[in-house]
Amino acid sequence: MNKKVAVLPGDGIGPEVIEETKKVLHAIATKYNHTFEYTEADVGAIAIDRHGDPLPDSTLEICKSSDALLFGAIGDPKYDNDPNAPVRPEQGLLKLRKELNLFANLRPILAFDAILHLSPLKEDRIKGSDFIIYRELTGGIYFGDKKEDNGEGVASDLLIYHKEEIRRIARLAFEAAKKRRGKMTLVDKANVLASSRLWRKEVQQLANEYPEVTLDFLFVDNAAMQIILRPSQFDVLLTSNMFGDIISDEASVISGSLGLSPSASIGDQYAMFEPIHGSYPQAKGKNIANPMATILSGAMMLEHWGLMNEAEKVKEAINRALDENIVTEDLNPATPHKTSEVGSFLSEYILNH
Ligand SMILES: NC(=O)c1ccc[n+]([C@@H]2O[C@H](COP(=O)([O-])OP(=O)(O)OC[C@H]3O[C@@H](n4cnc5c(N)ncnc54)[C@H](O)[C@@H]3O)[C@@H](O)[C@H]2O)c1
Ligand SMILES: CC(C)[C@H](C(=O)O)[C@@H](O)C(=O)O
Ligand SMILES: [Mg+2]
Repeated sequence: MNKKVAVLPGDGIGPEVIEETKKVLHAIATKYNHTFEYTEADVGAIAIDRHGDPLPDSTLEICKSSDALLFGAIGDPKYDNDPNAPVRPEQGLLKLRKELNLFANLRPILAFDAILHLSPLKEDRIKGSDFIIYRELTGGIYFGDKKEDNGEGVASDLLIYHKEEIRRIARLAFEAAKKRRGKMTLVDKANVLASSRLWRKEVQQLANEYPEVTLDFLFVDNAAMQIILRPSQFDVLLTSNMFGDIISDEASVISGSLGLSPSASIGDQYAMFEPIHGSYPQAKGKNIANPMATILSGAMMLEHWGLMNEAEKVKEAINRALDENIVTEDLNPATPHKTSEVGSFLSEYILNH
């Protein structure tokens, strides 16, 4: 198979985790006789520095002419600490999602057997946890009209959803639940928010078309607790943009590290694969960040192309690395391996098994 990939390393640890992902994909390409062609482009703080724009047109063009996008991370403390910055790295990522209409963000959460004991949560609580969050990605409070503070101490963000935005991702989530364990939980705040009540109405209506899926509802505050208390109860969680952002970082604790949580951002035409973590600026250039979230995002890209054996091989390699403790310091502070060592171990494993 011949595929063109737009690679957007971004900021902070982005370039390092992308490098290891390319190493692993190269091993897959060699072993299974594929050609993956990469075109790199700037996004985020580095794109502001180089082009004065967090998502230059040239980057968007490269993305639109590729078969998929592989994204590292964006963000830099110089913007995080300056609320008055006129342009921000995050705008690059948000514009990319919007321009490519990547409305569904799939965030799988898995408790890996080999490292159950490393989680701050009790082993018997997290064992067997395997769920996926369907996070709406191009609507809601992220994209509603904003009013910045004009010096009078007032600012606002509009939270707005249209029923079509709810229905298109809900369908994908119902389809996923059908193929999985047949359970879907809508996470919302329908006891307070009108937009959440629209979510309930639309999702309840759609549920009639999926009799094999059991639908239930959780308020987001309760969901935040249940995810930690009894994560194995969940199969598919469907939620809006901001709730999905928050509960997915929380849920990554079940896997053992934010550095282990991948995602796929899907639209009608394009697909982007991105870890759920950020640019972890404290680790930039130190070769200590966990590359597995990005590598597993790469595996989701392979699945997206129907390369199931190849994706399975990447996951097998990850499981072997976890078994053998070939992991970075987030998972093994006492005797950590470097980012590049983890990538090399995985690619060697793939080539030899
Ligand atoms: N998709 C993205 O590009 C994305 C996502 C989240 C945050 N951000 C941006 O990243 C910057 C930093 O934000 P933050 O500190 O809140 O979130 P972050 O995800 O960068 O890091 C939070 C913490 O998670 C851990 N962590 C994250 N990635 C890791 C990895 N690969 N390996 C090991 N540990 C890892 C570290 O302990 C880190 O301190 C901000 O500018 C923010 O806007 C970008
Ligand atoms: C950087 C930020 C805009 C982004 C989001 O909130 O979607 C990030 O936190 C994520 O989870 O991908
Ligand atoms: Mg986030």
